[in-house]
Amino acid sequence: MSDILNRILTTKREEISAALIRSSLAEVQAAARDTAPARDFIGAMRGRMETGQAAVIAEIKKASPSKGLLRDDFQPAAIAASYARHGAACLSVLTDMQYFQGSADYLIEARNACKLPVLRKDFMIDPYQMYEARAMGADCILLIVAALSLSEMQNMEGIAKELGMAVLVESHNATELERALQLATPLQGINNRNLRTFETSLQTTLDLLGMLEDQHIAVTESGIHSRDDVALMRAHGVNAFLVGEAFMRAADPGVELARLFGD
Ligand SMILES: O=P(O)(O)OC[C@@H](O)[C@@H](O)c1c[nH]c2ccccc12
Repeated sequence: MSDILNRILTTKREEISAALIRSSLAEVQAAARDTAPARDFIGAMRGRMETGQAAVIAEIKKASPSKGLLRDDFQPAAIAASYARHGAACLSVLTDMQYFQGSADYLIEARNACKLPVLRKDFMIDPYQMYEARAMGADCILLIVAALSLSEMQNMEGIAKELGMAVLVESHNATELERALQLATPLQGINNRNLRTFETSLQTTLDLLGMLEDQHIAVTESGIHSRDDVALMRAHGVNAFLVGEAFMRAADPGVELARLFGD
């Protein structure tokens, strides 16, 4: 496991211990069950792809450990509305504070500003965070294979299902993807970013694609910056994308989405 991922996971364990003092598991569970039902994340993705369009999960991310601050003028509600207007299928909102300058409030603001289903983008290591995610309105959660055992992932997938949330599982290599494929979720993310070097290579997606089957949705994640990148992926039958930095650095993130993915 990479050093950065290890550091992040250590911080997460501390954050969860602190959160448990503020609100007990029973309280967070009750809050999750009191929340309005989740929006259909997988349905929104399939809806785009069925009409021949790309299904874009458009990310709201202020900063990252590898790139630092990505955007000064950071207004999650305005960004979400722009993404929705310009054809995003779903949103992804970073809620990790320490490393990505994210926040639960950003997810709430973004989700309230549109009708799109929203992924809580964070490092999930404990069922507590699943209830927390649903209580803040999340419609989908991320499971990072490099951070979890198979039984932990299966447990969290079960909780997500109970709460009506979709699961995006994320792999970086063939060994991880083999584990990811043991889950029931069709949403198979392939992260093109090498967690040790932070470099991205779209070849990662191309190398792993053959392991997926018809029922899966391959979601290529990270390092999509140009229309050529999009064309390369689509030429190989990859029609679902998770894009952050390229949109965040643009004056209007939604306009950049339309430029990269429009006809
Ligand atoms: O900004 P990019 O290169 O377009 O990448 C987006 C997304 O894939 C990236 O933010 C990401 C993928 N997996 C993660 C896990 C945690 C935090 C962030 C991520």
